[in-house]
Amino acid sequence: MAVIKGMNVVSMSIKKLAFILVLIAIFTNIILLLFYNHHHGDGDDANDVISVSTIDDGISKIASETVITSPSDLFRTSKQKQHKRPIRNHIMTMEHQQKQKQKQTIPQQKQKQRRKSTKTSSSTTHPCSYGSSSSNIYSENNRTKVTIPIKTPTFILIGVQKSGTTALLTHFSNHPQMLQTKRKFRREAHFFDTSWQTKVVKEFSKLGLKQANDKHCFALEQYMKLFEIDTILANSETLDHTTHTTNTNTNTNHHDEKSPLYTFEKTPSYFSSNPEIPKRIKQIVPWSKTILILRNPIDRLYSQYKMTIKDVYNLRKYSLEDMIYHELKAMGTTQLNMTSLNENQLPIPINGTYDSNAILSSVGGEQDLDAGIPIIASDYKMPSLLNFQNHPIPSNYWIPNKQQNNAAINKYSDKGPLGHQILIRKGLYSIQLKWWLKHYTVDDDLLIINYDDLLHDTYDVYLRILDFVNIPHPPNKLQNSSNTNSSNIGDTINYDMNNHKVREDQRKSDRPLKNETRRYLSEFYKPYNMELEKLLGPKWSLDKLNW
Ligand SMILES: Nc1ncnc2c1ncn2[C@@H]1O[C@H](COP(=O)(O)OS(=O)(=O)O)[C@@H](OP(=O)(O)O)[C@H]1O
Repeated sequence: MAVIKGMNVVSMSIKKLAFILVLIAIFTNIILLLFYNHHHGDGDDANDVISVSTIDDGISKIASETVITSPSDLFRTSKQKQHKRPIRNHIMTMEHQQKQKQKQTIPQQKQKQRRKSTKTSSSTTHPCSYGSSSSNIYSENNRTKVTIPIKTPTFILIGVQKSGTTALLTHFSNHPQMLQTKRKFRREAHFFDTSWQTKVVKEFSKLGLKQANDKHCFALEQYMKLFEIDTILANSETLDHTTHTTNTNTNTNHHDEKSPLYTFEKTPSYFSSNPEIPKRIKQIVPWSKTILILRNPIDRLYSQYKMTIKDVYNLRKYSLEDMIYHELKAMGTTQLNMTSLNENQLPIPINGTYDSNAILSSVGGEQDLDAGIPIIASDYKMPSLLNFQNHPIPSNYWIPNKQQNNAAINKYSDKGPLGHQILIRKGLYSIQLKWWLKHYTVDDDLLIINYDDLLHDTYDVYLRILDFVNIPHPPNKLQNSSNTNSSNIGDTINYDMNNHKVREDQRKSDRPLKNETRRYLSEFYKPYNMELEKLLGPKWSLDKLNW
């Protein structure tokens, strides 16, 4: 009996011990879990989990399984992540180092402001899945797979037209780490304006793409065709981000296999041609930074006028005043047809509709029979804007809403009534800048440069842009190279690479800008220029700009 009793006591003790051990195990697990969460859940902003759209369930799966550290991670399924890990790790390390560096230099106040920003900045989620081969597949289940090197293009020069962008292109093209893209696109891609309207949208309907995300992925795939993706990807295997090794060969374009490649495109019309463009660019390539150069709108307009009459022989018969007059008048009549505005609401006299006889009787001149457009008298003086009640033109004059007359929009939004590109409306910077500021933040993903700085020291501005987009400086100040000849860059370069100066002789014109016209334009642009200061701060006040 005593033996049995003894055995019972031992078995009870073993049970108690086992119970205590289980309790200890559970407790230890809880402690470990808490410790893990503390270290992995409360990282800096870069490590916060990004919420992801549920439309692409593949992507959602990644989001639910993975802590996403950058938008580019969204391009990769877990399987592909394994496959590409070495490159990604490398790039991630660089991004992390850059972020750390930035954090040390950006004042805390600014960092806080950035965190608060609700804009679609570099933390934008991207709907496309990341493919593992360089052949892009448009899959039947409506999901695009694209292989893109992260941050292609590195930056986009968005405008303004006639602000020295070609001179800058010359510098960038000669940077030893800038990928030399195909000639057809080297100068201006026009992907987000012309190609979008004429090709990409048509493809959407041909392929039956209805979901916004499917359209974005398809557009990304098309856009990437403009860049030499294979070369960039191949290069990214060996890239050395940490040391920024650069080629010491100043003869340029003999790219050192070991240094990273960067890409860019310049399309100066992006800034002004359509309010949808900033949104498109942000959605398709959220990692790309944008560069804008602002030039006195009067000089910009005059420069464009000179280019227009040089490029289009038929337009030589029109004076600058003709072009301004007809552009404003066409806008007015278009708007008059659509709304019940009266003539005093536009800064040009309007006699009802666009009637060329009425124009001739009010401003003098002759009828151009070819085009059916009157040429105004050479001594015609632009009126004083003080006679007009509602200057400036309201911002919704740019593109009327979709229910209204589309034919008129097409005719007058992108093109002027004489068949050339619009001139005067391209200088309404404050209206256009507001479109961009909805999606971009100045000094974060949008750098704005004053044209006068570029004119004063082009090379210095070039280096500022390189810093902004995190591209290392070239080893030596570049000299005239074989790359600056017209077959490579195009024939409109007015830039002397040796002296880093605009060639004055090429800037002369047989059609000087009349003082009265400059006065009219100065009055015309004043309210918009004043708006700029409100948007960009005192650095851009009219006193300082001297516009
Ligand atoms: N380095 C430098 N700095 C400042 N400005 C320069 C420079 N090089 C050229 N230019 C002048 O820029 C005008 C042409 O601008 P873009 O090249 O942007 O024209 S375009 O939009 O690509 O057609 C054109 O202006 P205008 O001479 O007033 O017509 C060029 O002379």
